[in-house]
Formats: sequence, structure tokens, C-alpha cells
Amino acid sequence: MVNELKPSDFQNPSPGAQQHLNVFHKAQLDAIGEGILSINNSGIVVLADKIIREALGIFPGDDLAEVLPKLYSEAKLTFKDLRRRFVASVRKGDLAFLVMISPIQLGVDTVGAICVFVENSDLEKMTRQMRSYQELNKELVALINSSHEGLCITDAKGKILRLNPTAERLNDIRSEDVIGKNIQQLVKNGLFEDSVTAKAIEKREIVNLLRTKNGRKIIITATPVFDDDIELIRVVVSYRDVTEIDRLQSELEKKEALKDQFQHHITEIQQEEVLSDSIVAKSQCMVNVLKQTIKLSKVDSSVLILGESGVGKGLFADLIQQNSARSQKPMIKINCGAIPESLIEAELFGHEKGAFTGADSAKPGYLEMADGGILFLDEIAELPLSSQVKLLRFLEDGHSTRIGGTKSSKFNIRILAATHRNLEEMVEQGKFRLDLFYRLNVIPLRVPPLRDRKECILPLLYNFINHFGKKDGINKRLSRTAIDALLSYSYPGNVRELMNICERLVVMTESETIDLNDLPFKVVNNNIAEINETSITGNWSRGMTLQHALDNMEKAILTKSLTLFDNQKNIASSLGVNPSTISRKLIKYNLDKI
Ligand SMILES: Nc1ncnc2c1ncn2[C@@H]1O[C@H](COP(=O)(O)OP(=O)(O)OP(=O)(O)O)[C@@H](O)[C@H]1O
Repeated sequence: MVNELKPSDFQNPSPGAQQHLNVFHKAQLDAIGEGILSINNSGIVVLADKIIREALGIFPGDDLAEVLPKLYSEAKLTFKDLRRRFVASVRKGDLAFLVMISPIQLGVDTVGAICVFVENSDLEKMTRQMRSYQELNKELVALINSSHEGLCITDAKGKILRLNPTAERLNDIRSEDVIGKNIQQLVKNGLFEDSVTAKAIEKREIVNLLRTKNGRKIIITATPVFDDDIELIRVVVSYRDVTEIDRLQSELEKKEALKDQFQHHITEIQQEEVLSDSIVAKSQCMVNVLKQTIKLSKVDSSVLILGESGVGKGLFADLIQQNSARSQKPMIKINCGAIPESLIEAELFGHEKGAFTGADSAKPGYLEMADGGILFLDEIAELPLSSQVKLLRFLEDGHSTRIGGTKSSKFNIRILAATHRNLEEMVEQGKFRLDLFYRLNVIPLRVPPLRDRKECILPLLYNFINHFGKKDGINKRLSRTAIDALLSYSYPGNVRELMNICERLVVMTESETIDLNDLPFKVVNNNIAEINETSITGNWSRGMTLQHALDNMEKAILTKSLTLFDNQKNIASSLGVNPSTISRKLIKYNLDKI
């Protein structure tokens, strides 16, 4: 072996120089740090570096087909197609390698192959990670590109990195014209309309903007993205076209408004039907109560109907039932004041056979009978306290047990209650349970007394005179003076009293016209009685003579009568004196000029 190589040894080495060169080659191979192995085209190992020898135990002269058959079969493919190829996971014992096979050619002939082994455990992990990153990237690109929202991604300085097709369309630009360019510069050049990215970069926070372009409303949102060290790395700008949403929203609003209008019409039609039908309501306050009633019919809450006796509370309960979803189901009415206290619970909750003396057979209660429908508790204030507790229990959980029974049953009932009493006052006095009051008073409905809705009186009069006239086949009419007197009356018994007066007048009046004289005494004298009451206490005082007090009273009566009646004849008839007396007294009190 020669100690030093001469330049000519590299062209045409002598055997000694060749030996010297081989040492270099071997050392170079070993120094690379990867396993390197070469085979001839029969698969016999020609060269094997230190790693191959020591780690894999493969030496020159070994048959690769025997020591690494998988690698050999891949090498054979390389002999054929002369392509470099990678073989993952070539294993020997515990070791795994990634091997790159490259052909060795001498002129046009393939004389063998060289295999470079790279230890694979870390590489394999990295390759797997890389593959999953690649897949993730593909997913991300697919996601971005298929998004209906426009997306533009820039780096921390505003350089555009990516733009999806929606963003291209909404901004009227092409990716190839803008990618790699700075967004602020593009904005300056008028190519891009976006002032949010710069702001998001500057403020390092999300920035929103509403832009209208070509009749389309677009919400632009720039969201800064930070790395783990809170360094700004990207800005994601989204473009959301809200034109369609806006249009749908306004369409929805229009539809809602239309629906409300229809609903309103339906309610009005229902109200008209109701008004022309069973309930006479002329004054505004009564019309309002009717409207409220129609509305609350549609919900399923308990209603407490309040109002003086005879105002029509029962009628309103009927109206709620007729207009409710339970109209086809029973409405059971109980007058709590009309049932003896000892029987009320048995009536309400029912009883089993033999539950008490006289209970010869089992009987369902009103609650059972009203199941699915409505229970109307009229005169609820008259319900005894003991029964109030039981009713409350039922209202709380919908369960009820017959008296003498053990099985409780659940009923679905809407409760309506009515009273002419002041329940709040009764609660204060301990006569009515506060908890029951709250349960019943979910929706209070107050029916005004007739004196507070004077416009209703005349229609009610006509309604009942016609009604009773038709019933008896009699056609009656009211004289002007009779109407005046009936309009002035205070009706403490409300509509019920008015109705009774009408029935009496139709039946009792002989002539076709009902006149003042036909009216009941209380109606004719109603106003005089009112005057009397205030006059006696108001006009008489100590030291005043009886004659003086009587004169004062007479003058007050005449003054009031003049406002109530058209002429002296009617005043005389109303006060039961001669017209000449009235004329004389009017002169006496200087009232004849009025
Ligand atoms: N607005 C109205 N139009 C027509 N009839 C009415 C009207 N209001 C009441 N009535 C009639 O007057 C009568 C008395 O009405 P209702 O019995 O409903 O009064 P109420 O307030 O329940 O009285 P109570 O508190 O005494 O039970 C009924 O015959 C009813 O039909």
C-alpha cells in the first residue's frame, strides 16, 4: 500500500494506490453516520459500512435476498425501472430503518444498487406527524375554500396568504392578483375595500365593520391570531353577506305583522259577533272589558271575575268558555253561596259509597265532571275556609280524592271564579285564604257597574224590551219621559235589575207605549230620593225654621227636576202634583226663567 497518493493515482491507480483509495472510501462511508450498503444486481452485498456491519450484522458477500428479503424485492424493482425509491420500516431485530434505494449504473448497464439506511423510530414518528399535518392542512384548505363566508388570511404585517373563492367574489378580486401583497397597500390602491385588518393589527383585537357594496350588506370581522408567546402571527378576516338574512328578517317581520293583523281581525270579528250576540256593550269601558275577555280566553290561566251583583259576571264566564280551547268540553258552574256548607266538599270532590250518612252510592264531584273543561266557582267568597284549603290543594297539584276514598286522581281543569265581594278585604279579615286568593287571581277581570257605563243603559233597555216583547208576542215602545227616567236611575242591582224592570214593564203595561207613570216608583223617585238625602243633611242647620228648610228643599227638588224633564207637565207627573202647582212654585223660586 502506498503512503501518499499522487495525482496520477486518481486517474489510473496502481494496486497499492487503489488499496489506499479504498481506505478513504471506507472511512468516508463510515463517517457519514448513516448505514450504507451496496449490492450487485444479483443482490450480493458488495460494500457495507460500519453501521450496517455492526448494527445489522450484514457483511460484504451476504445475500440480501436472505438477510433482508423485503429490501431485496424492492431493490429488484429499482433494477427494472431505475427509479430511486424509499422503503419504510426495514426491520432487523429491534431496529427499524427507512431505506433509500438508488440504482448504480455503469454506462447503460445497471450493475447494482446502493441502499442508504436512516434510523426510523424518530423519522417514522415525524413522518406520521407530517402526514397528519398534511391531512389537516388539506382539511383546512377544503374547509376554507368551501366556506360560504369569505375568508382572507394575512400575516402579522397584513400580507395576504390565502383567500377563499367567496372572499374573491365578495371583493371582486382574484387570488393570484393579491396573494403575497400587503392588504393595506391594496386598500390604498383601491383594489381592496377593507380597513379592518390594519385596525386589528394595530389594536390587537377583533374589529367589525358593516359595509354596503353593490346593494349587498357585508359584515367584515378581522380576528387577530396569536402564538404561545402572544406574538401576533396571523389575521383572519371574514366577510359575511347578510343581505339575505336581512331580507329574510324583514320578510319575517312583515309576515309577523300580517299575522298580528289577521289575529287582530279575527279578534275583532269575534268581538263583533259577541257584541251583536249575547252581551250588550256600548260604553268604551265595557268594550275594553270584552276585548280583554276574548284575549284571556285563549290562555289557560285562572281568571277571577270581579264586579257588583248583577253586572254580568256569569255572562263573562260563559264568554271565556265559548272562546277558549276548552269550548267543546264541559263547563261546570257552582254557586258556592247556594250549596249548604255541609255538602259543599262532597259536591266539589265527590264521595264514595258510605262516606257519610246518606251517601248510599258513590258520586263523582264537580271536579271530576269538569275534567278537560272549566270549573266556574261563582260566589267564591262564600266558600267555607275548610273547603278553601282543599280547593287550594287541588289547584296546586291537580289531584283530588273523593270523600271516603283513598285513590287520588289527576284532573285537567281551568278555573274561573267570580265574586261581588272585596276578597282582599276578606283576606285581611282572615275570612278568605291569601294563598287561594293568589291562585285564583292570576288574571283579574273587573266588570264595571252599570252606573259607570251609562251609555249601555239605553241599548240594554231596547234589548230587553224587545226580548221580552218577542217572547210574549207584544210590541212595546218607551216614551221619551220614561226613557229619561230610566236613564237617570242608578240601578243598584245593575243589569239584572234593569232586565227585571223591563220584563215587568212589558208584561204589566197595558198600552203599547210605556210611559213615566208605568215605571216603578223607585225609578221615578230615584232622583228625588238622592236630592232628599243631601238636602236634609246639607241645607238644614241649627236656627233655621222648618218652613225655611222645606222651602230650600222644594227649590232644590224643582231645580233638579228642571234638568231631568223636558216640560212642566212631566215634572208634575213625576212629582205627583198638578202642573199648575209646578208653574206656581217655579215662579215663587224664580225658576220660571230657566
Ligand atoms: N251586558 C249585558 N248584556 C246582556 N245581558 C246582560 C249583560 N250583563 C248582564 N246581563 C244579564 O244580566 C243578568 C245578570 O247577569 P249575571 O248573572 O251574569 O250577573 P252576575 O254579575 O254574575 O251577578 P251575581 O254576582 O249576582 O251572580 C243575566 O241574565 C245576564 O244575562
